[in-house]
Amino acid sequence: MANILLVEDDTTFATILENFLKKKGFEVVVKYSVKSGIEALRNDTFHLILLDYRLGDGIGLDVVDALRRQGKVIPSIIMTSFNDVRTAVKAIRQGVFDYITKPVNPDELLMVVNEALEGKSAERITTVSRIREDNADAKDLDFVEGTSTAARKLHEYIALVAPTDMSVLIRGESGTGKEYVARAIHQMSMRADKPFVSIDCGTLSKELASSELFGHIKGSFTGALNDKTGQFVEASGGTLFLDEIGNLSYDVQVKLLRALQERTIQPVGANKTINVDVRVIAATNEDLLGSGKFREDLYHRINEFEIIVPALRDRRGDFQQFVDFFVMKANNELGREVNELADEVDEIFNAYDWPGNLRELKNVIKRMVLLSPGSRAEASALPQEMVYVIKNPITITDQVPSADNPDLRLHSEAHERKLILDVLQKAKYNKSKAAQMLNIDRKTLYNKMEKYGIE
Ligand SMILES: Nc1ncnc2c1ncn2[C@@H]1O[C@H](COP(=O)(O)OP(=O)(O)OP(=O)(O)O)[C@@H](O)[C@H]1O
Repeated sequence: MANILLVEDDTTFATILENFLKKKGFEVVVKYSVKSGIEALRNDTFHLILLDYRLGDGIGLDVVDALRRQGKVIPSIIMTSFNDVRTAVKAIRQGVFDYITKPVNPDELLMVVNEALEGKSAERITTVSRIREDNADAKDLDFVEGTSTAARKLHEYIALVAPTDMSVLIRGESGTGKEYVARAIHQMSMRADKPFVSIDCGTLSKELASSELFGHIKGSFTGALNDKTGQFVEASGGTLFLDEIGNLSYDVQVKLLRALQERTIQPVGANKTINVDVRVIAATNEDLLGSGKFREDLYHRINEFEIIVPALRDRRGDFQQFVDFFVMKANNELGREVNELADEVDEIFNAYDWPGNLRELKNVIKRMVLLSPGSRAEASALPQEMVYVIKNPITITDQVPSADNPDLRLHSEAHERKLILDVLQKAKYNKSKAAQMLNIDRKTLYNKMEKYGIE
């Protein structure tokens, strides 16, 4: 029976979840803080972690970080408010399996929990994944190319750079499809019949990154019980995809630069070097040079050719194709027959700006299809707050006063919302403390948070 660690500081909600999951046959251990969650991980074995995003003493990702430092791989699911979707989508790259938005829908929760336990999602739960052309899963190959100007340019660049041996840096917001682009380049290259090895640098611990990339010799450090082949050697003749490359430590960056310049690597603890023939494709969603943590020489070495993957909001011409594709996929996976979207769903989809890009669209559609037993999907199957955001656009955006937009009431509401958000952040989301700082009572704060769509 699967053992689930639930970390949630809202005690009532935690109890509801605990009872629901127990009823579905899971064993559940509940912890109410980051600290006690980490402690539980040290003392017990879990198959899955269910984390609230904002906790009293930190955020859910702190638990994921601690897990990584312990060298453990356990799928984790983040439960997040709608306002934090962008961060949650990013979290997938930090080792999180998936996210669901609050208020949590029981069917959706069960679906995501089961997928995580079966390791079934399209997202990866391990640091490294490999595909070879001959055993590539069909799902890796079907995708939407798009016909918008941005999509055409993207595919033009892919086709241009694929047959060369240039290092490529793929940039783009989280969830835009950077890994898809990397795979497409590999598949169109001369290396297509050799391995494509994908490493998520965001999930590599600082201590183990060198050994993961370059391998190690038995006994070279505590825990090195056997010789290990690094991913550079695994990718021999093929392509190594370094996702979230900005997360590599300075030491590892030095070694990587050497590997790229000299085409040799040195496993940790070895005194000999090994020749390697690997094409490196890297991806990032941050400004590497601006971050001040990335070596400029390495930056230029990995950036022989740059591809920018457009945000979903900048390729609206492809939107309908993506919707149809994800609906079809979700129908197949969930045994549903949705073939029509209510007008309201279309309106909401069109008005929303999709900060989590394709990953968010795919998730929202999967949830919608799951909650639509018939052939038509209604807006009620969308996350409540998404509907709210679209229907109340003015109160939730931070408007700057101007002569063109002189509605004083709206301005003061927008400022009030911003102030509440700032104070909540300062108070680390402790609502009693925030209410005190704002000099209002808790109930008033709750009412205002509800009014402004703040969770
Ligand atoms: N062209 C496409 N057609 C269909 N689905 C796609 C396409 N591109 C991406 N996806 C889907 O969108 C999701 C996000 O894609 P991917 O993981 O490649 O994004 P990413 O930019 O690498 O994300 P991150 O910045 O978090 O690393 C995946 O679930 C993938 O299945």
